[in-house]
Amino acid sequence: MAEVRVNLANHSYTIHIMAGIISQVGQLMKDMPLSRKALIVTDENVAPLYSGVLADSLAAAGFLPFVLVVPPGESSKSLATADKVFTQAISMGLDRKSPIIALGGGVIGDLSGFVAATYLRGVPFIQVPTTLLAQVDSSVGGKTAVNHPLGKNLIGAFYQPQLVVIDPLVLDTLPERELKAGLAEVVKYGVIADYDFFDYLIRHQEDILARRPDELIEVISRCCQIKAAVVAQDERETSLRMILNFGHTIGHAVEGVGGYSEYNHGEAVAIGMHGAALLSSSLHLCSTAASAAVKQLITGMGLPLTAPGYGTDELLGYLARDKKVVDSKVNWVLMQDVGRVTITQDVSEEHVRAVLSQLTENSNKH
Ligand SMILES: NC(=O)c1ccc[n+]([C@@H]2O[C@H](COP(=O)([O-])OP(=O)(O)OC[C@H]3O[C@@H](n4cnc5c(N)ncnc54)[C@H](O)[C@@H]3O)[C@@H](O)[C@H]2O)c1
Ligand SMILES: O=C(O)C(=O)C[C@@H](O)[C@H](O)[C@H](O)COP(=O)(O)O
Ligand SMILES: [Zn+2]
Repeated sequence: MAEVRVNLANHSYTIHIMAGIISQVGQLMKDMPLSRKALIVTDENVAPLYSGVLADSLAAAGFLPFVLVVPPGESSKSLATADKVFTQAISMGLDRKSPIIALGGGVIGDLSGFVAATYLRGVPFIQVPTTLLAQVDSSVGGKTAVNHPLGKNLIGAFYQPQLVVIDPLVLDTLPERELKAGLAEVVKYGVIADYDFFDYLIRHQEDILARRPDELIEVISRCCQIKAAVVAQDERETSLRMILNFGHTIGHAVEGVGGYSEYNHGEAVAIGMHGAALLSSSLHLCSTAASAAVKQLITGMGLPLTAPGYGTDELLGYLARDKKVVDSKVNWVLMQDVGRVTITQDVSEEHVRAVLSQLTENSNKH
């Protein structure tokens, strides 16, 4: 079993990564100071596949699990769905030591983490991620949120899980499009922090897309290590943690303009990373070769580079509401090279518009 520790003083925790480990979640929870009633939150796609094995594992360890199923997709990351989870928690009498367990992708993790952070001012939270994206990114680090019609993740809290359990075998059932979405965040880690990992991704892209177990475990472990190291240094995103947002400034705007349905999060981040790479080279922060390498790996992972037909002004409206905006200035995460990024506000609207025009040209349509 691979283990990655997230070191955060009195709220440190361990990420456990192993094939088949979903049936051991109850055992891993047994020595934690938890009440017996437990709420598993999942979605309609994941429930028939994995809620049985998870609930059985909890029951075998002496817990009393209840499974709450919500509709799949980004629209469940809403205050309305959070309210349904609160109602379930209250009516089943969850107390301050009752765990809420997220079984699903990033939508379920962000939603149930937000509920765990706020129900009774905070109850124990456990992540059992079932998408590649959630296993390499959203289950780690404690960003929880729901969306607002005016922007992505605008209502939320930093709230760390007490345990993360990653079973790569559950990725067997993940649709192809969702696997690729997770690979966008994987590419991000190479760009922001690790040239060697980026190179590994280039060399192993076919094996990864074919879901070869060794490559998947390597990818998941490496991404969790990078994220854990960043979060341990800057849990609340005052500076360094912003690098985890590479590609998200434009990506979140693309998601918003598309009504959170046309492109999924990973696809939007892929488009956003392409935009950030173009912006970086146009500002001479990095070479055109470095920017081109990122573009090539995004394509190699089967991800989109552009959002044809999207309106530049509408995208700019979303950029103005980005969480990294301070005093009306966007903090851009831009490349200096593959494996090295910088944070800067020194980007003119003219440069941003030029890049957005490139990303949204109708001639990009196939
Ligand atoms: N908190 C963070 O740090 C963080 C990081 C990255 C992304 N996010 C958020 O995560 C969300 C995206 O997460 P996602 O890409 O996991 O999407 P998702 O949760 O919508 O899952 C994608 C789809 O896959 C299905 N699914 C999940 N696991 C499956 C499995 N094993 N087999 C078959 N189907 C399965 C789901 O039902 C859903 O239809 C976005 O809202 C994004 O903002 C948060
Ligand atoms: O953990 C982080 O920090 C990230 O930025 C990870 C991102 O992949 C993730 O999409 C996150 O939810 C974006 O956060 P936001 O603060 O820009 O909403
Ligand atoms: Zn993301």
